[in-house]
Amino acid sequence: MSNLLANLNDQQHQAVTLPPQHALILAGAGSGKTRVLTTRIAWLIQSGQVDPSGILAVTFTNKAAREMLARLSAMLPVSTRGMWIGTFHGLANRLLRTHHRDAGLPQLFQILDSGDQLAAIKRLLKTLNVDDEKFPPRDLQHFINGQKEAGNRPHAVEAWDDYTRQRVQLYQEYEAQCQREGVVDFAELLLRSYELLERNEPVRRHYQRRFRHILVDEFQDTNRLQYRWLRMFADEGREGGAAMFCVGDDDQSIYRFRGAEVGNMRDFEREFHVQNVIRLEQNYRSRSNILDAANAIIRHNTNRLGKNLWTDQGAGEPIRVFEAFSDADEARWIVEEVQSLVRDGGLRAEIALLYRSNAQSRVLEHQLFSAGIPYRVYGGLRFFERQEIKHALAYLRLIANPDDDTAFARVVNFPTRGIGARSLEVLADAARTWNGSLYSAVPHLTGKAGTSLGQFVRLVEDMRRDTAKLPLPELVDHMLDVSGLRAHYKAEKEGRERLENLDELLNAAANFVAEAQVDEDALAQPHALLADFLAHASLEAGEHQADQGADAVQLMTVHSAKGLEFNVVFLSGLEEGLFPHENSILETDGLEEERRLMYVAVTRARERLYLSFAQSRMLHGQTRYNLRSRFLEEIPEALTKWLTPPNPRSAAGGALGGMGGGYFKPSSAKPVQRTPRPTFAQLPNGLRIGQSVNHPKFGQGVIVAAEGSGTDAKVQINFGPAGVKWLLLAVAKLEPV
Ligand SMILES: Nc1ncnc2c1ncn2[C@@H]1O[C@H](COP(=O)(O)OP(=O)(O)OP(=O)(O)O)[C@@H](O)[C@H]1O
Ligand SMILES: [Mg+2]
Repeated sequence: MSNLLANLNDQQHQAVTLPPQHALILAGAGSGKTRVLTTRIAWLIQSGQVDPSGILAVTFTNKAAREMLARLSAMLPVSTRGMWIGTFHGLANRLLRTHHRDAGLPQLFQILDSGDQLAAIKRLLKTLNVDDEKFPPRDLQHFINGQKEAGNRPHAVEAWDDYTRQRVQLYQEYEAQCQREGVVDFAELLLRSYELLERNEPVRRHYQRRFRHILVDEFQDTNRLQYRWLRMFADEGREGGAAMFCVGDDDQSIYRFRGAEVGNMRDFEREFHVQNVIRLEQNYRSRSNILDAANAIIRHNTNRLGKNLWTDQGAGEPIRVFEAFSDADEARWIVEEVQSLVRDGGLRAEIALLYRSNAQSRVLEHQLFSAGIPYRVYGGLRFFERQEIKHALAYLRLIANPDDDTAFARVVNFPTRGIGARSLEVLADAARTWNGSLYSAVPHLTGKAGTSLGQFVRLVEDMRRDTAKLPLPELVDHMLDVSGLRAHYKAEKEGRERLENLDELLNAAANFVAEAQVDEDALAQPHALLADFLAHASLEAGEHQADQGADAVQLMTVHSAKGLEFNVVFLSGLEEGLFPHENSILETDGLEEERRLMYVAVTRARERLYLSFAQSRMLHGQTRYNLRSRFLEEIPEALTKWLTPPNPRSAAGGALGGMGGGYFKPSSAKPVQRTPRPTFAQLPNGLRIGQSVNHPKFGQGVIVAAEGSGTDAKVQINFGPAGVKWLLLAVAKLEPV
């Protein structure tokens, strides 16, 4: 046991070994909150105070849950299987699967991710003949989720005006549709499991007796419903209920827009009469230059509980700042730096490229791809959200539950089977008349629509029958063939990558079976296992990427980097309007949230931090000319080193007192002179991007980019094994092939 506690500082030690009472650990980034939480679980078990099955722990991502389990397995000689460790959604899903009947759900209920939910809402509006200009589907989605997160069913929503009343009506219709189809959206997972516990006393008592310790990471980002959900498990804090151990950092609260409330921390302290509030102040993650920058930034916020972090790790390197001409230029520079870091022996997986919005990843991906550097994107390009994967999942969902109308509508005519919009309208009418799912309404149709739809129904029925005894990966494989998806993408010109992704889905299924440690019973019920796999796919969307484990550069938004750490962090796009985001700039609360986000970003780095911005950027099809972010000005200049000469014109606010001035002093770094590189549309000599060329020394390659003009014209060529090179057109002897 001493082993477990050996490397903790005094405050950490105190937190880990607190008696079984409610506690709040309030501490800044990198101070060991997550480590304390994990160690406490191990300590509680090892000291015999609780059985693994008495532990309920909530993490922010599935990845974090997996890491926590792996760490616990390493720390403990006992099996960790009885513990419930996961995200709110993951745990709610587990609860509903176990008690689906009590929760009023089919055993194989499916989960709608946010894209599915939007599609379901659009379909609903269409069925009801509602004008989607008056009720934009996205607004409605936001409204419905907001109500659910506030714990409100339609009858409980207070509607003072007609418009709201109509929205509430649509909310009700939407619920009925979901119920008919046996599907639940993300917010529903939580609300439904909350109501299950609230209404079903035996179930509630069972879990209240079972879980003795409830531990919550990233507590500052829980929303109201999540807090109430936790409170229910803890028997509202009554004597004899579970001990709640919450760790959080008010400075890292970054989900206000999704209804998270820092106020939960205060309420928790009050409602649970928390006696143990522990602060951790030593940071073990970052060098002091990085930490000081983070502290300096967050000090500009007024609304804070206040704490200070220190480290004894030494100053480390200065923070590197780079000004680029364009987003492409910025991405190119980042990739060059990454290459040199890797050449010097750095691990790619220890390098993170962070950005404020998903849309920024494209240009980074393009440069990484051209340079042949393996990378992995979290969020953004989501594996489980790609078109071909969604199609395949829709077939799988129909196998599990043919009444799933969202899945039905997605693939009934994909690959094309000559089923037109008109037939589908007739079908939707019939479904309404017979008050059933689309699938169940097909036998009521006659004529041409009846025939073609009848064939589709038979296809699904055959699939259901033929896969009833197949192991999951074989089931997926069978579906890919019989549905015609494989043949469809094989015939498609650009279909290769999609085919590879479909194969990756097979791998994902095989991994799922292996990792989930599925027991014999489950293996004997392939369709139930399939439902678990589909739930996993919905919950993992946005986190999981193919080829886990490979050494790849990590790309993600700042939001999804929360809780993680890397040796090297690049934070790009530090421009006014982008970061801080234009939607938040005008209100104080919004700006403070952006600043917390900036604080999260900076504190992800251990050893080295790069900050960059571009004078011009293509975003959403427009070129924007931005000033550099005010957050850059909030970092004391002594902590930074400019790689490009500071440019007064790009400073935020221009005349803002004094800020730019300091940057004019010659930096100790050798400034890199960069000339503007306008890209041009046309290359001379009939060359074009994508063209294959021959080079006398490097062999055959493909042109991936071009810039400059006249004698300065350069092209970037991917020579495969010989690497990616920039060559001057005037000098390189290139032969088109
Ligand atoms: N006492 C300690 N001795 C050595 N390393 C430690 C100690 N405490 C924490 N660390 C290390 O410091 C790093 C940060 O810890 P951890 O991720 O738990 O911090 P955190 O407070 O959860 O951060 P965040 O707010 O970003 O989630 C980890 O690499 C962790 O292993
Ligand atoms: Mg943490």
